[in-house]
Amino acid sequence: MRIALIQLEYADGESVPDRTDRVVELVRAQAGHDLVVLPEMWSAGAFDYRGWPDRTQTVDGEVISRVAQAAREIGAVVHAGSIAEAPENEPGPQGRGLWNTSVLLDAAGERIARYRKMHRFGFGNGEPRLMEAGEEVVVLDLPAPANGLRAGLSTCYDLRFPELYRAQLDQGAELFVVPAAWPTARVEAWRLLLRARAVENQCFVLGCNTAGTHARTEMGGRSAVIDPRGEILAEAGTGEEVLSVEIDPAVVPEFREQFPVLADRRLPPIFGGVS
Ligand SMILES: NC(=O)CCC(=O)C(=O)O
Repeated sequence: MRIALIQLEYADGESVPDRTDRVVELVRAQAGHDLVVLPEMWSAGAFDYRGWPDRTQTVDGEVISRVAQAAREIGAVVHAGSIAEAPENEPGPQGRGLWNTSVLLDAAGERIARYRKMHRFGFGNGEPRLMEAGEEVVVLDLPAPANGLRAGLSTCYDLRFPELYRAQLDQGAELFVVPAAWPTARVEAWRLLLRARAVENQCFVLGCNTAGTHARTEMGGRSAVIDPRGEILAEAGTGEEVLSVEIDPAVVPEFREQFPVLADRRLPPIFGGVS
């Protein structure tokens, strides 16, 4: 399976239509790949909290529709990254009506999954102040031409919460797709956690981060593809870059059979006892 991670660089001042034009061209340029992945909140600006109200989208709005058209044109499954999703007539439990929502599109441009970020980053500001928390674990079989792996969806800060990935593993996940806007200040934690989630769950991990500086926050880049042993198959630098990597889905069952660590799981009593 041929995968492209688009580590997008952006700065303040670029309009959503201009950035969308640029992203659509980058997706089109990935013809020949089976799965293309974009980063977190690239249209709204992940750390530009003040700008979000003017840049909200729906899952079938302009941004996702344009990316879907590009998916159709190149015949690839496209993870469109995430949007600041403000659906009509859905205020949410806290009345904010805004989610950090990622969208997966098939090769015909149809939406096949929507994941709303469960863990909101900001310690009382930003996401926890402005957004609702997602409540659903999302795992699905990837369709052709990216078929052969079952994928779990998560977003950026989620990476710090291993129980989400265990829940995805328990639903059959073999690959974790993680769009992100992870700053330089903590980029070593990003690199470490991508590998940790791969090793402890014996899964492929695709981490697609952001580059550049926006809202006075420097993004760390270092997008990476990690295999189920925790080996780094490819890693980006700190600027805009497309990582193009071939992965073999058969590696997951082969490695799990050869080194069956997951069969030795025991649940502490707090999680319901030893199994
Ligand atoms: N966009 C995010 O979720 C940022 C997460 C982050 O910076 C961290 O976990 O550190």
